[in-house]
Amino acid sequence: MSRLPVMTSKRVLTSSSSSENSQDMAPAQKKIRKDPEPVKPHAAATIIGGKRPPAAATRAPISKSVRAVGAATVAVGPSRGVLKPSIASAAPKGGNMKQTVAPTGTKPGGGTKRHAWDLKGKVSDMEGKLRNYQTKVKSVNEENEILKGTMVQSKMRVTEMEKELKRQKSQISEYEEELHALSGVRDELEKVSSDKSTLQKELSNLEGKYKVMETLRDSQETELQTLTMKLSVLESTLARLQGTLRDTEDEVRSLKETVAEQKDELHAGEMERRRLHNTIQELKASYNGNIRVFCRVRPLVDGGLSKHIQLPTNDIKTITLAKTEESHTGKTADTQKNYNFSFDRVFGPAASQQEVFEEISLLVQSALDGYNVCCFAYGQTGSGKTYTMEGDEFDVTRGVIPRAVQQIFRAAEKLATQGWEFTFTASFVEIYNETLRDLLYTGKASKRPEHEIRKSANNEVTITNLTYEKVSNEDQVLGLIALANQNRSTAQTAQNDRSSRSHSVFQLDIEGVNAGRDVKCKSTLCLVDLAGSERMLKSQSQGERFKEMTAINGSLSNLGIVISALANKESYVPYRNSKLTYLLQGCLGGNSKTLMFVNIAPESDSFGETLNSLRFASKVNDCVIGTASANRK
Ligand SMILES: Nc1ncnc2c1ncn2[C@@H]1O[C@H](COP(=O)(O)OP(=O)(O)OP(=O)(O)O)[C@@H](O)[C@H]1O
Repeated sequence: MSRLPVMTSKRVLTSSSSSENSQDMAPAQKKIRKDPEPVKPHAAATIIGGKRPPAAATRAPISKSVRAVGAATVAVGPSRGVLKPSIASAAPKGGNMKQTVAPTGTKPGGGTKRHAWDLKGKVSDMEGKLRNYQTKVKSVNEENEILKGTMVQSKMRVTEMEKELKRQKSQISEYEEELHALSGVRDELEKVSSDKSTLQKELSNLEGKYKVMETLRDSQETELQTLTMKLSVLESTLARLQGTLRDTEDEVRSLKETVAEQKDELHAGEMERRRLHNTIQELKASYNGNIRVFCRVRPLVDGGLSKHIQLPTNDIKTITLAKTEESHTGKTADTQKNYNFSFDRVFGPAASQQEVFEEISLLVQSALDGYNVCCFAYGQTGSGKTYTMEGDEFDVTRGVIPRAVQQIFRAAEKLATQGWEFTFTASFVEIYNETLRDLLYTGKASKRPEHEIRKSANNEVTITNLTYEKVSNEDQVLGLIALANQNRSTAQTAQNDRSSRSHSVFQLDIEGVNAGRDVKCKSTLCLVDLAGSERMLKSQSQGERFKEMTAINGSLSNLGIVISALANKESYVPYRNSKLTYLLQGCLGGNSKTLMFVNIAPESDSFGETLNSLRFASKVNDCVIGTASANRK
């Protein structure tokens, strides 16, 4: 028996409908005989035999005998409408729907081959087949109905499943939201757990610190107890000290009163000292009025003393110039002529700068006490005027000016403790050929101003355009002296030893105030290095040199005239005859203390000049100008 191929329900329906056309049946039958192999499930939709039968074959008429031939069994599968082939004799399986078509007449199919002439048999076979197919169609239709029902059910189920899916989707989205929220919560929790571990660490740290603090607190409590004890001890000490302080305050009060009294006494003592100091000055100059004259002899270059100068060892105030005059006839012995001079003090060549200054330091002190003080050096060129007034850079050989400045500032410092406050103004001027030149000028040489001497209503002498420098210590003044020397050397040339031919005048204006005592004082310390006093024969002087000498001699002789006029108390004193006397007017008048150095060169060839200098100094020494009074208010 040949097996029937499996067909899909659709294909079965098509076959069924086409089975109405008997032409289709023959080829199908042929095919079944040729290829009895079963069709695999995946090929269910294909036509049995794989190929469509030719049109001619399908148009063959269907006889009754065909209908009766070949009963076939068709088993219809329950799932997804696929029909499964089965053998009629096979036992039914599971819930599968099964229908068996029994053969009619002869043996159906390829089992018995009919003779060509057996058309009836063949028709009978075909009819059998047809019946078979009709049954099959019926069962397929039934199955189709079942499948339709199944499909409706399936559709409903799909709809339900879609609904379910939708519901589940929404649930999923809810879950997702919930999950998202939960992941946020998880993050929070993770954070909290990490924070927690940090907090725990911190907590353990704090616990450690707390323990340390506890220990510290304990030790501080102990310390506090100790301090409290100490405090109570200190309080009792304080109470005792307060008592002592009260006693000390009383003592201080009484000491202050004593100090005030002593200050008064000191001030009175200072005033008395000034008075006595002045009295001593006047007594020292009692023979000669206020102008004191010191003579100083410069040493010879080799350090010895020339024979024509005699300085008695037992008298520090006299000097003798001895001149041996040879006999013109030769019959008489040589005669020696002595010229004796006496001054306030004569310093020999061995006298040190310090020794010289000690003699004038009292005079310098007077400047701080409110007296005008003038000190000038007179003498021929090279006799030691500059050495005496300025000295040189070494401490021991410093001259009058730096030593006076030092004394003034030191004394001012001491007086400051008694309430005195001083201001100092320095100026340095040169008089050359009757022309004034500012030695503290620092501007351009081309712009150097001209100067004039002016006298104010209260008889104060000032110089126009001059540098008046406020100074407050010794170093500042020394700086100004250095500047002045620089200015002088700039003006000097090889042919013109200008410093020898000019007067240089250093002035320190001093103003003192004792506010507590309502006392003021004002004075000027004037230190002058005069030009060389040597006289030259008119015939030997020419040109510029003659002009210089005329100017120098004019001003020096005028200095003598002024001093003489002051000594003679003449109504008219010709101060204005020279720039020098006009400038020194305040220091030469009655209200000043004046000291003149007459410097002597010891060389024998300077005898004439020395004699002239000593004569001039002697004239000055003879002047009694009057008693100076302090400029105090
Ligand atoms: N007492 C002294 N002891 C040692 N050396 C002195 C003394 N006096 C002056 N001299 C020296 O003699 C020289 C001339 O002195 P100084 O320049 O002071 O004379 P001067 O009179 O000022 O001269 P000029 O009028 O030319 O300025 C200098 O070298 C100086 O150092």
